Amino acid sequence: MLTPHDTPEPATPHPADAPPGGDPLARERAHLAASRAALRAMREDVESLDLTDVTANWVNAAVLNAQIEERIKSLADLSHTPLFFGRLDYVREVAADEEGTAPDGPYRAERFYIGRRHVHDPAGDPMVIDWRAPVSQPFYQASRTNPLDVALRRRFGYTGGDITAYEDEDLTASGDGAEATSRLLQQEIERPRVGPMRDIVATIQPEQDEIVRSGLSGTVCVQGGPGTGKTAVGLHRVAYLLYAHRERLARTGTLVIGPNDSFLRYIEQVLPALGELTVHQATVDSLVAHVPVTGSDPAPTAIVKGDARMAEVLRRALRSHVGRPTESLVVVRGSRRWRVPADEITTLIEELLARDIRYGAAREALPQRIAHAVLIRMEQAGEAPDDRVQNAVARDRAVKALVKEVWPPVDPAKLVLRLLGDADFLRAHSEDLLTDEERAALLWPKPYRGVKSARWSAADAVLIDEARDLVERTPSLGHVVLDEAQDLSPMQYRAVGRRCSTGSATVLGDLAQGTTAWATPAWPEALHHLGKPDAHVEELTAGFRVPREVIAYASRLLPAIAPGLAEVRSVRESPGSLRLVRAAEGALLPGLVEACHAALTHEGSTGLIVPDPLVEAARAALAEAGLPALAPGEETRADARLTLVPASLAKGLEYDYVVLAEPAAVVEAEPTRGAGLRRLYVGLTRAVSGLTVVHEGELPEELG
Ligand SMILES: Nc1ncnc2c1ncn2[C@@H]1O[C@H](COP(=O)(O)OP(=O)(O)OP(=O)(O)O)[C@@H](O)[C@H]1O
Repeated sequence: MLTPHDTPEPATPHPADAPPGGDPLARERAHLAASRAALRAMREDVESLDLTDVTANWVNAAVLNAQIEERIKSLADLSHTPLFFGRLDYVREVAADEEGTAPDGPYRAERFYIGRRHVHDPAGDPMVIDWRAPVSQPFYQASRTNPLDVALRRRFGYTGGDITAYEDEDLTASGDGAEATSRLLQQEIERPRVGPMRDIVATIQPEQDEIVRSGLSGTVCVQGGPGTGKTAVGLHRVAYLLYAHRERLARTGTLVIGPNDSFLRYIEQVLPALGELTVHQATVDSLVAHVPVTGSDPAPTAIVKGDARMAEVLRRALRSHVGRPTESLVVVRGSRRWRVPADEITTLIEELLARDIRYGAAREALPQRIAHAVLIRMEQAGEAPDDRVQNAVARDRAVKALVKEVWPPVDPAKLVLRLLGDADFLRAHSEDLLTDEERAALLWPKPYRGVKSARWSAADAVLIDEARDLVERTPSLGHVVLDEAQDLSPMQYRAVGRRCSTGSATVLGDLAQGTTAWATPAWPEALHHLGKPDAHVEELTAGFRVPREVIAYASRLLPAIAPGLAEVRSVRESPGSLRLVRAAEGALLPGLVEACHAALTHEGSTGLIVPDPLVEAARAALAEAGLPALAPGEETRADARLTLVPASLAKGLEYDYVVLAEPAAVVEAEPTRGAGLRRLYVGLTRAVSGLTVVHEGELPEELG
């Protein structure tokens, strides 16, 4: 049973010490004011820390100071982000320690306020509990069928920084079993979008919460249609993991990988708003940027370069550098000469190759193994050499020279340069792996002379990254979130996988939105390349962005682009609007300008999505009409609400109103019809409140 309560006007919060009276809203405001004061006191405590006597060492002092700065920042009270958004009244006292994590902590209460961060009063008792604490979880999961010991769930509505409404759910009330829909939740979902992506911490849904709180040790893969909250869930999961495993992840690090820089700019404020300031963001391209990328590949070439078989080609090519000695090794120590025959050294080399350790690690191990063979001879001759002698022998000039010859250092970029430029070398290491046609696709028309002069493509950089890892292990992070994963090639999955080889990952994607020529056909295959074949695949089906009518229209493409996938179930109540406008011949641009003008009469942001070849013409037309447009990822503001989005950059973004230009041209701008239709599906699913499709030519037949 939901009981909404509103006040017509925001009132001034009660000071913390004022008698709150009998009005529940006033009492909640008093708690908010008191919590704010407590947070201020927590910040002042940290600010007043005097470090002068704590450490004499300036390095330690600098580290401590940086940590304190961080802590002060994380204690900031952002006036527009409510300190708490919910309240739970349990049926009995439950325990929460200071951080709210220990089930049997010292603090016990029946009532908890749930917010973005933990706030305690001067006595150390919690005033607001972090949403990630176990005691907060029922806020997201409790239902009338399974109340989880909760009697009452209260959600707060805010205007600016003030509580202006609340809504109660009595979870003890017996009813018909149907769960009520929260009006505050609906309002939150339907709120117009301006500015960067925001957190959803107050309204995480049960199916999302389960993914957010899944443990650190497992990798989770989330398949979900447009607007089902995949990105939001991934970001909240990092925040949750940082809370639950703070020390471990502080050591090992966390990373969010997105498709391009504008997308990363769009999402970059979510984690700081949740108090997490240390999560890095990257694109796959930036992770593997070992060489400047100035070239590009035709699709057939990029497909072969991105194929997992290339990993084996590289491995073989690298190991082909390992030779066998033809003469015995002679080490001179003082007046004695020690001889190790060539076949014995060959055996040592074979043993190292069989162990399949990194090329560089094996190269470092070989001198020690040779020295060991020399030491055995010394002992047999009655000497008693110790470790120092072994180390000295390992560094002996003759040993070093031999190792350099039989296990030479290899530069990963040069290895790839040779594979792509030397047909014989490529054939020798791919004979049974690739076809002649595939080899022809790989080879540069004209070999480059060196690493610096080569025009490397994005796929080449991934090959170099693989080669680097074969030489020296890539350090692994504790957790990686991979968004828009469906677009990665197998070799790119491997590049991401080695960055979480000893950690875990959250893989987010939608098979229907794959727009690369090598897009993921099925998740198990992708997870195999990532090195996480045991990951759970979860599905999100409720859509929080796209209005029903619009998603139904876009979903007409599904049979053609992803036959197995079901249409997203929109949870938006406002119907939204879908308009199809046929422009007169030659009048596409004026039609777009008019549609943008109309969209801008509404509150919120407008995105004009155009086929890439049309971007400049559209920009000029908008400028001429006095409508300056932002670039994707640039923050929309109240006075700058229109963004011009090339269709190729629309992925992951959203706007209140979308004007989409010439669907057929969006499709045609891609190398294959499948990729083109999926690109169109992405464009058609960016709108929160309304979509206007303006076309001059025929619509693609798949839109029926
Ligand atoms: N539980 C929720 N409460 C309120 N809003 C939500 C919730 N879940 C998602 N949203 C909102 O829905 C919109 C879409 O979310 P998000 O971008 O994470 O979806 P997505 O699945 O990554 O979409 P796409 O596949 O199109 O990139 C965002 O504005 C997000 O804030």
